[in-house]
Amino acid sequence: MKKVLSIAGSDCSGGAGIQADLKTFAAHQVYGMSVITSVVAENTARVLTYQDIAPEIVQAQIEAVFTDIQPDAVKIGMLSNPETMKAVAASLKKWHPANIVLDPVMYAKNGAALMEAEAIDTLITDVLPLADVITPNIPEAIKISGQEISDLAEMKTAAQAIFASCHTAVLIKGGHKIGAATDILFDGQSFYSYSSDRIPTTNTHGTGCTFSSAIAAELAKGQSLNQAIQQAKSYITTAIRHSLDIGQGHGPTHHFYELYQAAATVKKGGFNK
Ligand SMILES: Nc1ncnc2c1ncn2[C@@H]1O[C@H](COP(=O)(O)OP(=O)(O)OP(=O)(O)O)[C@@H](O)[C@H]1O
Ligand SMILES: Cc1ncc(CO)c(N)n1
Repeated sequence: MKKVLSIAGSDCSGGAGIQADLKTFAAHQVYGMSVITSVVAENTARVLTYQDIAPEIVQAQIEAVFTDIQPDAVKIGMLSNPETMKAVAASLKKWHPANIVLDPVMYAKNGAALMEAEAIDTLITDVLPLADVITPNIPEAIKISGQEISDLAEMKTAAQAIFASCHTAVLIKGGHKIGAATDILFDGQSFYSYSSDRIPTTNTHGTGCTFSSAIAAELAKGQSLNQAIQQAKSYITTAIRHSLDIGQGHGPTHHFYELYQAAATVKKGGFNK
């Protein structure tokens, strides 16, 4: 069985963070592991507060995993401060795992900050270059690139600018745009786009976590980056279509092995180079 590690924050309401990641791994039938970076008191509507795990405990968790089990892929989510970022970066350099998917989490769906604003420089210089692909949403891509993004052409320009600074493939997610849900990948040479109709729902808590974990699970299974994103796009679209009306804010995505099977057989009509 393929093994996938998530290094991320905990969402006690179960829709995002480590909880979404482990549910996604289970649906993909890969063995999931978790290193917790921060404990977030949040729900579908708001973030109350969070406490970061001490960097040495983050590193010790990574050490515990890697001295025993070699992951086939690693998903990285919430890293709220420069010290946590440096600790994770040092561990990645020590163990150099394959297939690192990094979701540069900065805000929850309701706009609450999950990363300190001053940490952006450390994120760009110390962490992003270590990933195989990064998956910013539009507000995160604006912060990383320093460019405005209001349409597909600007998503492409921003992806090029981010690639130029970290030499990592960049997948900018269009979930925050109006119109079709179109994501753009720039791998340093070519652009690829992954598109689905926008599903009319506000139940989109944890969509980014689910998507990046699905990409990591597919990479662990040996798919190319492009294939992994195609499969993961089908999975997240299906998981949003079946999202749950739970809680008073943005309800969570749904995870089921049956969804994975349904997504895996969806015709790959939305993909074009
Ligand atoms: N309403 C929607 N209908 C269809 N696809 C969507 C919708 N909202 C988001 N997506 C897709 O879900 C994936 C995740 O993108 P999104 O921009 O929502 O991530 P995110 O903002 O990082 O999520 P979060 O921070 O809540 O975890 C992308 O493939 C995006 O296109
Ligand atoms: C712990 C955590 N990670 C990521 C997100 C982004 O959705 C969230 N809301 N909570």
